[in-house]
Amino acid sequence: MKGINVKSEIAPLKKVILHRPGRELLNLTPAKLEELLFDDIPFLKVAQQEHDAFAAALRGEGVEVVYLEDLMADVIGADEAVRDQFIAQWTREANIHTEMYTNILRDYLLENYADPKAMVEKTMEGVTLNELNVDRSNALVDLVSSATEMVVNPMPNLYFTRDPFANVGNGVMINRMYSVTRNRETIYGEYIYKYHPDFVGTPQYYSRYNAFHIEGGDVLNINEHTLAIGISQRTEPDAIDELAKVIFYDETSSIDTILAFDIPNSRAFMHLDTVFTQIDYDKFTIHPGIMGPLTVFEITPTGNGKIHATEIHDTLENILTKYVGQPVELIPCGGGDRIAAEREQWNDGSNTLCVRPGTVVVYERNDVTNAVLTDKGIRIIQIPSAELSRGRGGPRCMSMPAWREF
Ligand SMILES: NC(=O)NCCC[C@H](N)C(=O)O
Repeated sequence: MKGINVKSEIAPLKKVILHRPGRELLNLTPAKLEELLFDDIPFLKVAQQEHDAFAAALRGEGVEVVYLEDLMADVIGADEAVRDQFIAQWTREANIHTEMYTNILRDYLLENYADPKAMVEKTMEGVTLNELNVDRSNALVDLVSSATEMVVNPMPNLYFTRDPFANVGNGVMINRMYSVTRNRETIYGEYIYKYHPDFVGTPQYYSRYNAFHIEGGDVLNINEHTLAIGISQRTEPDAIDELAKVIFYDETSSIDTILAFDIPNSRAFMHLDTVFTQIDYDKFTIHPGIMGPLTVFEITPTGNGKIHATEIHDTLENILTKYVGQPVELIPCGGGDRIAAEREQWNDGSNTLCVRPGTVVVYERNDVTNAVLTDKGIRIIQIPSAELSRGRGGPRCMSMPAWREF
């Protein structure tokens, strides 16, 4: 299956991009957790088992699972010039600015990671000073650094493939991320959509070189005409304006309305999909904590590349009912109990991945919310989540649909 087709949050999922957590998690240390956006250090072996269970659950539902690391390995394995260009960019964006270290890192990768997939995984894992075997008296900075210092930081958030790029309709947004650590992840998206035979030629509606940040966890495909986008810790309203001016007027896109949800700016609610996901034609999960302060805006095209934005003064149910085309029900995370809601939202109880209308993948640990979903007639596919959840993202965050049947 080539190309992109994502015009819904719930239509049968046919193909998805995942990343199996790898050795990048072994370079997380307590001192780096905040900078690298983790709250704890996952046990890699178990995180991988849980992730494999996630992939197996998706395959069991007829979904083709492809891995970001394999796609990227295809790209750099097919063309040495592209590989070398990637290594140079990866080095530059890892904040390596001296010619000496640029050369040392390039030689290190080329000499030790001849296999393209091993090289891709190494770029995700990060590099310590003592791996490089440099003469530390060649530079003052090396002499004063610890041998275990990371010369290149790991990218531990890569298993949240939802965020660095976002497939919309038949196109893609390559995002500019809020944080330095996650912005490096978007390099893989840039190369895959530019060079991979399954994705080359995909129209691009947002560039990682734009000035404003926007992340895929904030982008929900309500239908072929409507996107819901969070204004959040991770997504600036200016980025939504920029996207609107492109996507409304690109002939490959049918999007003509963006609903911007202004959610509270907090770590717990970092993206719209941490508090709100669609699970059936007429059902959404929602964290009750956002209901009070939620303001929704509508953005539409007015011609000549211009847009119009206006606040919608109505309840969330009424707004969704209008755009979904039928009355909707909002199912509260934690079943409405405040403590259960806060605990389970923290572990992504509202962050479900819909594989077809009424069937969702959820974290097993959120038993209060899961029981409520089952009561409402939703079929839940539970996956283990003791370690994966330490990265603060659930099944929707861990997946980027490439194809949904329409
Ligand atoms: N869509 C999502 O909410 N993704 C989860 C991202 C978690 C990651 N640790 C982050 O802070 O970016």
